[in-house]
Amino acid sequence: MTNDSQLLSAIVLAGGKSSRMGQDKALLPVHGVPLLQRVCRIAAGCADTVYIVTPWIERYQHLTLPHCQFIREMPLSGETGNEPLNHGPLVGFAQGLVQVKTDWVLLLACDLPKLRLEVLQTWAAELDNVEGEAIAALTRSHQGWEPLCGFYRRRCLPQLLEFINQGGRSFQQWLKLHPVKVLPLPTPEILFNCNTPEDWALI
Ligand SMILES: Nc1nc2c(ncn2[C@@H]2O[C@H](COP(=O)(O)OP(=O)(O)OP(=O)(O)O)[C@@H](O)[C@H]2O)c(=O)[nH]1
Ligand SMILES: [Mg+2]
Repeated sequence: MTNDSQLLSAIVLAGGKSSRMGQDKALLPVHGVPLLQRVCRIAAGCADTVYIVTPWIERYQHLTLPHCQFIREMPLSGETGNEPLNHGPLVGFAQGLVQVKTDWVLLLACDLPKLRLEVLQTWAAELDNVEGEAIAALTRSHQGWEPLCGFYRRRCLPQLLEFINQGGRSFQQWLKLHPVKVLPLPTPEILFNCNTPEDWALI
């Protein structure tokens, strides 16, 4: 029998406004492949199940997404159901984490055109050695944690929901409250985010 706790799952967030890009980043072709499809393919290389959290599943259903399942993101109470939802990536992550069955989950933004499977695999191989108190294993820069390309323990869900229920929406503020393991970042370019038309032109 398979023990799910020994496997890894992934959550890919695809519910952002793409306001700086001016069009949906998830669908931008990079070397001919839509960005979301590219990130999901890499995620599926190290995770058994990839959950795509988005309020607009219909936009992405035509993509080739093996081992992926959609989770339809819902408005929080008090929010209108109008697209796009304004609650941000922390709430999207929480709605995905509710479905996760493995001890660790890899969280990824959909706008990481330079992501590399080998780096994720090297990190994933270290998860067994992360001290029990840590809720996450992430890289950090001078600006703080890199929350959207790293690993979280499923059991951080209650603390996360409590933070959100109290009005918290910031990954940085939430992560300050808990121990987090620092991951090495030998190749910082893998975290390059494609946020603007100028970023896209650079690829
Ligand atoms: N599911 C979900 N994902 C989100 C949400 N907000 C942002 N994201 C995702 O989080 C990642 C990083 O988002 P940003 O780079 O800040 O992008 P964005 O909000 O789409 O774009 P801007 O409007 O230009 O800030 C991307 O994968 C977004 O799709 C949200 O409310 N729900
Ligand atoms: Mg971004």
